[in-house]
Amino acid sequence: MDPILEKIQELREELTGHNYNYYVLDNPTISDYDFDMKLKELQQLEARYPEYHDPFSPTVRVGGMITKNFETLVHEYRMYSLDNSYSREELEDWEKRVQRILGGTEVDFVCELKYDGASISLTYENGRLVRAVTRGDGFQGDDVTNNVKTIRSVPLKLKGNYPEKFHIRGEIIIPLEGFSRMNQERVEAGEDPYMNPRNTASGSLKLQDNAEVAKRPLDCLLYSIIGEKLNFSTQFEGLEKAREWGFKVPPVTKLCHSTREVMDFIDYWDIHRHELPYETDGVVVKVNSLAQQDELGYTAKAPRWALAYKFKAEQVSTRLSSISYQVGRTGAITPVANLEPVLLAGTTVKRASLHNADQIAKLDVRVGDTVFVEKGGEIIPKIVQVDFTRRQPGSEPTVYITHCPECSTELIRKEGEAQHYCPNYYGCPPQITGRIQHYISRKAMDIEGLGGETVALLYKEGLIENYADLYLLRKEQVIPLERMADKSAENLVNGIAKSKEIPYERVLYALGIRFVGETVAKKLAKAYPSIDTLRRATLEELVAIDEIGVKIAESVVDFFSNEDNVRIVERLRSYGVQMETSPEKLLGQTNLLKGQTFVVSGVFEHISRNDLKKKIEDNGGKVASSISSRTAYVIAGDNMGPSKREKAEKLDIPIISEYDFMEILQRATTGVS
Ligand SMILES: NC(=O)c1ccc[n+]([C@@H]2O[C@H](COP(=O)([O-])OP(=O)(O)OC[C@H]3O[C@@H](n4cnc5c(N)ncnc54)[C@H](O)[C@@H]3O)[C@@H](O)[C@H]2O)c1
Ligand SMILES: [Zn+2]
Repeated sequence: MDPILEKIQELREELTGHNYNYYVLDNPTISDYDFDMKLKELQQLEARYPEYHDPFSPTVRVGGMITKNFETLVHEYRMYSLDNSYSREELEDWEKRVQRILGGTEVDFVCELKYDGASISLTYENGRLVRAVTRGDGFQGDDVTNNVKTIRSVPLKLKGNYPEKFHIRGEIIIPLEGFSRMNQERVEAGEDPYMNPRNTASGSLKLQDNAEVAKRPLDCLLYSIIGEKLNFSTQFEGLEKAREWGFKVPPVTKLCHSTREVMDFIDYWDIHRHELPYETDGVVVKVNSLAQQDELGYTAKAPRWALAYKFKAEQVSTRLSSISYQVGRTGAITPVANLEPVLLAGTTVKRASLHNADQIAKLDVRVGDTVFVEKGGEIIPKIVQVDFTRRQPGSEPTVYITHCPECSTELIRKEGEAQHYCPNYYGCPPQITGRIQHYISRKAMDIEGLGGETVALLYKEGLIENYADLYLLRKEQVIPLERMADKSAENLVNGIAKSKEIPYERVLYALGIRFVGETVAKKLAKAYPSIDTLRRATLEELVAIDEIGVKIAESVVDFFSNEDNVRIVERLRSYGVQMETSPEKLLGQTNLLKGQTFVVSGVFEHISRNDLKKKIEDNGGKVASSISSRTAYVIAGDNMGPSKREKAEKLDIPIISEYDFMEILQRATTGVS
């Protein structure tokens, strides 16, 4: 094969893989800059060798995809990407080209910030939000209307003088403050923090449970209106109108009459963007006149009337003074780079993440090295490169630790995992205290009067070694501790006693079984309403539960195959901690809908979708997201998607209203009692 074609195909394949990681998994593995450079390389090759043109190349297609978890809707107007550039010369070339195509008439530009989130298209009819669809592949996207309705800055009803029907496009983001609050809560609950606001915003939009979406601090910033019969003729006016109708349009936009002004805008925001409450990754320059935009039109992937000037992630160099190793509550080891403090993107940076042993080896980073630190998408800065020109002679390669820094046990590394682990589950101090801290945390046993520091202190004083020991604590033992008084000791002991009322599903989460987060714990408790039945469950049985994968199932089996764990669970039970779903709770539930699968679609008048789903599940039924021949009923509210309706009709599945459903339930209940 022609080596050029081989190279082209290699790049296409690689970029397609990155698109998948970025848009579908929300988990990119290379930086945006590296991605953009590879894309540019492919663009240049394709331009030089037009015989290898391919309509499916990542250069001519919007990178996103539709998922199968939502209804797919076709965009009335295509959603494009933007051409981007990191260089001012290219920006100037673009401006010249635009002026040339427009035959030398005067051109005004609008500068906007490029908000870093997930694209969304909202449709309004008669002033009401009727649809919210993701960009998807540009032609069609996911119907995420119910999720978007939970975002407070998205108006459900407009004010002022708006067109009868239009689409407005924008970006769903998570502001920095909300993001860090959310991560703080996760860390307190013993969960891994999210990597960056962009991927978290995009992932949140794709959640199935809109009650969960409502808890996320999402925001929506809008930037363009599309439709027929619009009552304005420029982009800048459009932004002003959108504000009047009630949309959140950031105030940082500027109408520029010259290239000079565009450059000034970029210069200013390249520095000051770190003062904004949300992340931006560049400036979007657009031709202001809509008539001129029409004249310029689109390429296969992007408008010719706009260009994104992207900021390069800020980099600084500093010295690596040491590497330390942290041990988490599950025993995972995380290497951390301690740096000479340096100012980066508006904050002082002292530490950077090094991820794992492979990363250290790949960078060949050594103590004493001068390193380049970057704040990319991630909130914790990372070391991107060593400045080898400044390496001190005689420096030694970093040797990864072989033993736990806290308990000296030899570390293990499981096949296929990047992280090293300390296997000393019961003897390693940070694992012991970490587990107890998780047990008492708010989303777990929520023990009032007891905090993380006190746990560490109680452990240090030899009063507790595991969470079961908490229930043996007496007031007199606690009073002598530092900063403890009679009252606080009493609160602590009472708080612990009160935790015996915490329901079984939360106890299950509190146990701290690896990979068993809140949601998984609920699922397990539902499938196995007592710890005894769960303990006897086999790997195959566990995997058969909806959304329980092999990794989780293995971890549950592992947990109960350890005798120490079983002993502690038995002790908890003997102290009165809930080890099964309480009978009162079961009473409120029935098995009336057992064996029946429901699909819930649309918006309901008297019950929220989630309450409806809960009612189904509480009565033994199952809820599925898509219609199949196994669906018993489709419960339809307002705005049920047309394709869902069509499918139900084709498969002859009864479509019922919320009232019909209640009646079925009532009839069945009275029939039984
Ligand atoms: N790291 C990776 O693995 C990876 C993979 C795929 C894509 N990416 C990144 O994503 C980029 C491609 O994504 P893309 O197609 O969404 O392009 P883009 O993010 O570069 O630009 C297009 C998007 O910008 C958004 N936008 C924000 N503010 C805007 C404004 N004021 N006006 C208009 N649009 C605005 C829109 O949602 C639009 O869809 C790549 O260039 C790369 O940087 C990275
Ligand atoms: Zn250890």
